[in-house]
Amino acid sequence: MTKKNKTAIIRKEHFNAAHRLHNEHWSDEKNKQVFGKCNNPHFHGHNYDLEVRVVGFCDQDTGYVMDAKLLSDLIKEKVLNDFDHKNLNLEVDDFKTLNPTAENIARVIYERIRPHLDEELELKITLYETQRNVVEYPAR
Ligand SMILES: Nc1nc2c(c(=O)[nH]1)N=C([C@H](O)[C@H](O)COP(=O)(O)OP(=O)(O)OP(=O)(O)O)CN2
Ligand SMILES: [Zn+2]
Repeated sequence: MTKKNKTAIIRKEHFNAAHRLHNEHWSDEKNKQVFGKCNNPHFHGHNYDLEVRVVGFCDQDTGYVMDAKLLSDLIKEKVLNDFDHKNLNLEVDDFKTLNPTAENIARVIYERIRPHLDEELELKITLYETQRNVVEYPAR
């Protein structure tokens, strides 16, 4: 078999979380104007769908880019255990001073996973905040 192209392995996961979009440097009025219903002081929730995409060459011995079970365990340990059924603003340190937009959540997920992958593997995070609002990090 020739080893010409890289292969992508994609692990799909899911978590529920509450959040509030808010900029503490702005007035209540401006926050309401910019973030609308997402600025609700009582928070609101989403059913987030997550895709973690790892790209690399298949190992000749295993036929794996990486073991999907190891990837699943990594996502659980580094992301889902902290995010699932949590209030992101109040319970996750990353968002104490960072607005938990879909863009920022995707970047935080990337930064939590990246250090634990082999350097030659590429990583991309796709986060579905709603069925119609999707972000990718990094965008390439
Ligand atoms: N660039 C971004 N824009 C918005 C974000 C975000 O994270 N990044 N987030 C929100 C709100 O948190 C929320 O996601 C908005 O929900 P909603 O407007 O209800 O989204 P739907 O896709 O379900 O809405 P429809 O209007 O029914 O399509 C807002 N913007
Ligand atoms: Zn929201």
